[in-house]
Amino acid sequence: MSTIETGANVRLANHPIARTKAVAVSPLAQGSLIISIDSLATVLLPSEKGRRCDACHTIPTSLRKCSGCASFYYCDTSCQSMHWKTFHKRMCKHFNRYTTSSSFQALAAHEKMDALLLSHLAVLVPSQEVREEGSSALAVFMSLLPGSVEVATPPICTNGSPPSPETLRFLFSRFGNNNFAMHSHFNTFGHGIFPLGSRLFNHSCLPNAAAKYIISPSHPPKMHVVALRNIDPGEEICLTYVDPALLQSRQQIFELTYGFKCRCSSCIFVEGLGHIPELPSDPDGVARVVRKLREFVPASSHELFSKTKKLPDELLCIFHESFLSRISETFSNASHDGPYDLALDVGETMLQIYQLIYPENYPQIGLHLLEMAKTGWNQVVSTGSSNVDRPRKYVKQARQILLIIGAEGDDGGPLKEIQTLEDLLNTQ
Ligand SMILES: C[S@@+](CC[C@H](N)C(=O)[O-])C[C@H]1O[C@@H](n2cnc3c(N)ncnc32)[C@H](O)[C@@H]1O
Repeated sequence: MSTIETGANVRLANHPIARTKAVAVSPLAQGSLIISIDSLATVLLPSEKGRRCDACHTIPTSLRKCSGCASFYYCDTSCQSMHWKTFHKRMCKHFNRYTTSSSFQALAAHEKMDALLLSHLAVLVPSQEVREEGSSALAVFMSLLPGSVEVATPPICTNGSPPSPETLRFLFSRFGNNNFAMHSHFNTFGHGIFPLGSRLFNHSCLPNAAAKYIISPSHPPKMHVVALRNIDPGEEICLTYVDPALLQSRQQIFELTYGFKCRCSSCIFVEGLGHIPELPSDPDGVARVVRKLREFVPASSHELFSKTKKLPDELLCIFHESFLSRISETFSNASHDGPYDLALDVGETMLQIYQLIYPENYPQIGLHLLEMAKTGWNQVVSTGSSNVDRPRKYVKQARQILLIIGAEGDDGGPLKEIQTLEDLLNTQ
């Protein structure tokens, strides 16, 4: 544990169940960068191949194709040579035979991603031995906890001298509960191994930090972990491993994939609710629930889970996962094609639920506020109204929240959209 370099803001402390936890060394201000973490290996989703550089993952105006395999693309010679030296020279000649092999083709889409990532990791392993000491990214990866269930090791792309089957099994057993989906503007574009991120951060459904991905030409991607709120010295810093909105299914995911039972205040609260009914099917019943929810404001996840505010029985159904998916669908359809009144009404209900289930400043709340602002603007345009108070209110709140996590991935994105919308609103 002492050999792991954790940076200036974080130290590792013992955890009774999770082995260790990351704790803040000094006060960390909301929006501050807690730690910047190098990737060990990353691969693009098939849909992003040929669009992004396979080394740095930026989207350049043109890409150069590897003349050997014609399956890898780079923004320039510096990315190509960086990727060649680290990974590709040991894979290039065999890559097409590997991806067209029946054993690779038989894999499901997510298994193919794992197999490609494992192939990249395997070329980094220097010998048949498994080394767990030292502070290199590979040594940190070797020191990770294994997942709770053993999954058959997928075939890898090999140059003829692969690590032993035991070493491959050892590496692969750390995949399911440790690797990350990399995103740009909150949309996944690839999968990556960021060993220090895995070694440091435990899960909470009410995280005080979030990971974002930094991509820049000629550099391997990095993970930045940012404080979502002020964090006190000694406080554990957590990320969320799954969307906290998966209120019923998340506990099963933790147990099956990660091998733990989440005991955060949100999970204890949901467990204490007992049987959660579905939303009434009749429109009057739905209207009653929505009215009751409106009266429940202002309540936050913090007030609810710390039991400062009691949930009325009529609102139990809002903690049924199906409620949020039902109203999200209505919102998404109506916010694009109208009726905008309906979209804004349903969107308010969604916002309230987000505030009850997500922690303060969670990016999903900011993204939803931006969608509400755009819907409000569509309504102004479609009715010819000159009153822009509503979209102005939402866009301001969206900016406040999304500025905390800041820009991630490609240029543009939600912060740019906010600026464009604010410019439009200022012309009114
Ligand atoms: C990415 S690692 C987190 C770092 C880990 N604590 C370590 O010492 O390497 C994920 C593993 O940590 C443990 N873990 C993470 N969050 C937990 C939590 N909230 N409660 C219990 N165990 C947790 C589980 O074993 C999980 O598979």
